[in-house]
Amino acid sequence: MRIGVLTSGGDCPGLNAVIRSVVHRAVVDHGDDVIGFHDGWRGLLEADCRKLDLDAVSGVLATGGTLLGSSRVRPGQLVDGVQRALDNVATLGLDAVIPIGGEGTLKAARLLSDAGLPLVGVPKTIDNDIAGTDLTFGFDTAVGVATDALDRLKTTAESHQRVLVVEVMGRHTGWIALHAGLAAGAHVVVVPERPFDIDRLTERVARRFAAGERFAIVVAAEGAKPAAGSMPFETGDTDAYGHERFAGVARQLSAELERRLGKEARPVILGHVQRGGTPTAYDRVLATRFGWHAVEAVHAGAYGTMTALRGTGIHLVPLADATQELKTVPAERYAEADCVL
Ligand SMILES: Nc1ncnc2c1ncn2[C@@H]1O[C@H](COP(=O)(O)OP(=O)(O)OP(=O)(O)O)[C@@H](O)[C@H]1O
Ligand SMILES: O=P(O)(O)OC[C@H]1O[C@](O)(CO)[C@@H](O)[C@@H]1O
Ligand SMILES: [Mg+2]
Repeated sequence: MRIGVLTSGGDCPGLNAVIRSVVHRAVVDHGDDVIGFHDGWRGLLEADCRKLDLDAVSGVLATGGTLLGSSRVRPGQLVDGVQRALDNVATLGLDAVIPIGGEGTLKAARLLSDAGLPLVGVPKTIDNDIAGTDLTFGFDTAVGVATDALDRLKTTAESHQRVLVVEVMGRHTGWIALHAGLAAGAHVVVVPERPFDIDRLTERVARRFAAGERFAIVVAAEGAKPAAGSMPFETGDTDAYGHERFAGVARQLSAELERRLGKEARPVILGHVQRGGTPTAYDRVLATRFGWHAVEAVHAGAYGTMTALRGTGIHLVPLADATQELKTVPAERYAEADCVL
């Protein structure tokens, strides 16, 4: 067979491990050709690609980023380009495509699949917000980076008796904030799923100082917002790709806490450091397993699906199910964390 592969949306640690696994399973075990498209959907729309052999994926297992490049393409451009994508796949003689991406990429994959493109998706994102899979690769690495940062921030916060408000990624969901907050023993975690009550949050931090503690760490997912009307809060506009531009929850929350508590507060934005660098062993293993199963799904003709972790097994789920809604942090997961925060 001839199989195309691409990485689309924000990068995350483990993308190269998937590409490597696809090439090994397809080329070595099945005798297939693998064609890598450059910069995600852009490469497919412009037939910008190269053949991937074993040399191309040698030494990439532990590397961050994506050897194929990634990009965002305006959804309208992709919708208009469906026929071009189908034509390019036919001209290149491809039997199937394996797009590796987040929920946007998988929505685009569903669109192309419905239009007749044979494909099997692989879910990626540090945000861990894709429905249908227990976990996405990249999440474990991002949580590790954020936890390490929080551990470090505790010591400087304590030295200066400060409140540090640490903003982690998580545009729609608070998985990174919750897990890193739990792992590092943060004192408050705010997530997009639950608008926060600024009075309760302030009281909680004030109680800590009143009890003789010398610092506080608040973890905020970038998409977290206060309950409507409870404090002044700027929101951003929308970018060319339809994503909200954030106005900075850490900046605004730390200013409000400083004003209310009379304690020094500082915002810390971890940003893209959470997406860079070498994947953890867990993410390398999950990514490698996803790649293997994606190739098997292509050979089985199981198109219009996505690889997914369920328990410890890898399964295929219909793209239609995986793209219906995001996997948000359920109230009970937040409740479990609440007593130790
Ligand atoms: N609703 C949609 N319809 C068609 N194409 C879409 C849609 N949503 C996203 N896409 C395409 O998929 C690309 C990747 O989507 P997006 O930018 O949301 O990243 P992602 O795959 O969700 O990864 P992440 O959000 O984790 O960075 C977009 O740039 C766009 O080309
Ligand atoms: O790299 P960009 O385009 O700024 O995107 C950032 C977004 O991508 C993600 O890292 C992954 O979805 C989000 O957590 C974040 O909001
Ligand atoms: Mg997205």
